[in-house]
Amino acid sequence: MADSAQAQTLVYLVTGGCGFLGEHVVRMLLQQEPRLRELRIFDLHLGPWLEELKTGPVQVTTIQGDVTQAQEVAAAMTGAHVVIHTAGLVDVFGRASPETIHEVNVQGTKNVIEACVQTGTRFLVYTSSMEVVGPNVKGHPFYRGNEDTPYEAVHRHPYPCSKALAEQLVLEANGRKVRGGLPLVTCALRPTGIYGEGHQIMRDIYNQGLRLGGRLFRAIPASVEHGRVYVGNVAWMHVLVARELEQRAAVMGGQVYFCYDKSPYKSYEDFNMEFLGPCGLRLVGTRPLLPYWLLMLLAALNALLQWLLRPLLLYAPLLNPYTLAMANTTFTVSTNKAQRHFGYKPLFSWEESRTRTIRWMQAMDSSAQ
Ligand SMILES: NC(=O)C1=CN([C@@H]2O[C@H](COP(=O)(O)OP(=O)(O)OC[C@H]3O[C@@H](n4cnc5c(N)ncnc54)[C@H](O)[C@@H]3O)[C@@H](O)[C@H]2O)C=CC1
Ligand SMILES: C[C@H](CCCC(C)(C)O)[C@H]1CC[C@H]2[C@@H]3[C@H](O)CC4=CC(=O)CC[C@]4(C)[C@H]3CC[C@]12C
Repeated sequence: MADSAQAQTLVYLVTGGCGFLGEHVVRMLLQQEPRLRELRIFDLHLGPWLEELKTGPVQVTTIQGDVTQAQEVAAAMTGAHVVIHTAGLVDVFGRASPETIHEVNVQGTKNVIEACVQTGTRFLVYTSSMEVVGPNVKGHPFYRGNEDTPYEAVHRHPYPCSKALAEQLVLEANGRKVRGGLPLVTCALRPTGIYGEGHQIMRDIYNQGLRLGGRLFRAIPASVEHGRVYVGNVAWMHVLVARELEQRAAVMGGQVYFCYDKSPYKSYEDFNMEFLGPCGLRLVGTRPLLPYWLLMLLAALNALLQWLLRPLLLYAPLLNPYTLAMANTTFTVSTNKAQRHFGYKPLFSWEESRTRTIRWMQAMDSSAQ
């Protein structure tokens, strides 16, 4: 707990505060950061749930804005002590153009950095992604690796390329002088695949299972491990980093940290079944039902259809060559860097993370009926 002299003095800004992760960061800050005086939530689309936050002891300010607009970002940041930059365009399905992804993820991040310098905001926490590392275009496995594990990080897809560039900008900005002459302290967090309450892809897969009569068909070998982390723990890590950056600037400034917890190592599909199973879905097959070459063909066909149909409609199925490669390449993390550098321990056990996610899915299901 903060001492009373420091109580309720800080102004935080969360970009993308209405997104899947952003909402958890916002709620976690309100619960776990006693020094908070004002919380600014900056997002392209503001959610109605924000209203309920405005009755608490912390001043909650909602700002509808666009990170690609430098002046909007600077205006929102004036007087903020800390910025947690989670806003981003998360698209691996071809919904947005590569230019738009770059504009939001890279230019948006540049705008946040420049706004820090201009306004004197000294602490910047950036939500990066495991995708900055891999899986790479060659499909090399990354098995229980840490932040120092050598890996050939080569990307072609616009999303990982944009996240890698943005992360680099954030790390290079560490130490720059901000208004008032003090140095900027930056840090990047790299979540693996996030799951939990509000996860849209989990919803999509659940609905797909319902359409298939309560079944999903195994496409990926169970031996391919895919790293996952609970959204509450990712949010907690952001809150802790933001809190510790000032005291531990020399250790944490310019560093990257994978986001991890005790979620088990499993394939993407087996992991999802931890939640979809209790909601009544079944994963058919102990081995993939279709050979990999056929899946690749279907994925390529989807990509072709997307391109052909683009003038008429947006066709963006879950399966495309990139998502297939992602799901079919082992990428798991085993590290304790966050614990060593700033004392991180997951706030939610695996059992709790699982229960919370199942409860959310079941509630979603019953409200749909
Ligand atoms: N979902 C996942 O598994 C992972 C996500 N991440 C990163 O975490 C961050 C949050 O991702 P999610 O919560 O999953 O995505 P999301 O799409 O739910 O949230 C992103 C938020 O950013 C906002 N946003 C988008 N463009 C904006 C703009 N131009 N100006 C202002 N706000 C804008 C959106 O309105 C949305 O509320 C992203 O930076 C993403 O790259 C990293 C690793 C894994
Ligand atoms: C949608 C994919 C699963 C498709 C299964 C198939 C091929 C059988 O239809 C998802 C598999 C891996 C996911 C990605 C991964 O968890 C890492 C990510 C990190 C991010 O920063 C953003 C999200 C994502 C790219 C995530 C997206 C869905 C998958 C590709």
